Amino acid sequence: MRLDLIAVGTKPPKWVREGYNEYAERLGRGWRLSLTEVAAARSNNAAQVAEREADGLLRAVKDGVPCIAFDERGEALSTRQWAEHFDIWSHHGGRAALLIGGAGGLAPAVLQRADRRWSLSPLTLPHMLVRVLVAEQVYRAWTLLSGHPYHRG
Ligand SMILES: C[S@@+](CC[C@H](N)C(=O)[O-])C[C@H]1O[C@@H](n2cnc3c(N)ncnc32)[C@H](O)[C@@H]1O
Repeated sequence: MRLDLIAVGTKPPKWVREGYNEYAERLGRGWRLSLTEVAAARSNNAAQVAEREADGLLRAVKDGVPCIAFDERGEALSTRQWAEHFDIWSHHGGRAALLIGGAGGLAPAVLQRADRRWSLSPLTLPHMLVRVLVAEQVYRAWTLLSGHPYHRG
């Protein structure tokens, strides 16, 4: 299973790089989480920022690949539900894209392209922290599907 994490922001702080790598590198048995960083746009207008970043995000999504947009207003799924989706996609194409916006959020064009919107909580989280949380949940989902003892739920 290949998961393309496509995220706004090209200069993550050290703790984010380390946290992300910690989980991405633990994946095994044919699973890969690969990160594509999209440059953050600058403007005082949040909608304009999101629209400028949309092009870069959408260009990085491969055609025909299931696409999940992370959005605080999205569906709140359990880790087991994440794992069930990954399991289905791993048997149908073996690839999915996971999108994280920047300070201005995700533009309507990105949300329209997305097949699903997933929330991590109703809280607005900093986008760099979301990267680490997504990597941990992908790893947790993998452990669940592989019977690894990391996930005890
Ligand atoms: C600082 S947030 C953007 C907040 C923006 N004002 C909005 O309304 O979406 C940056 C990005 O992190 C992700 N994000 C932040 N909180 C989230 C949450 N609770 N669940 C899922 N994704 C979240 C989203 O991809 C969002 O575009």
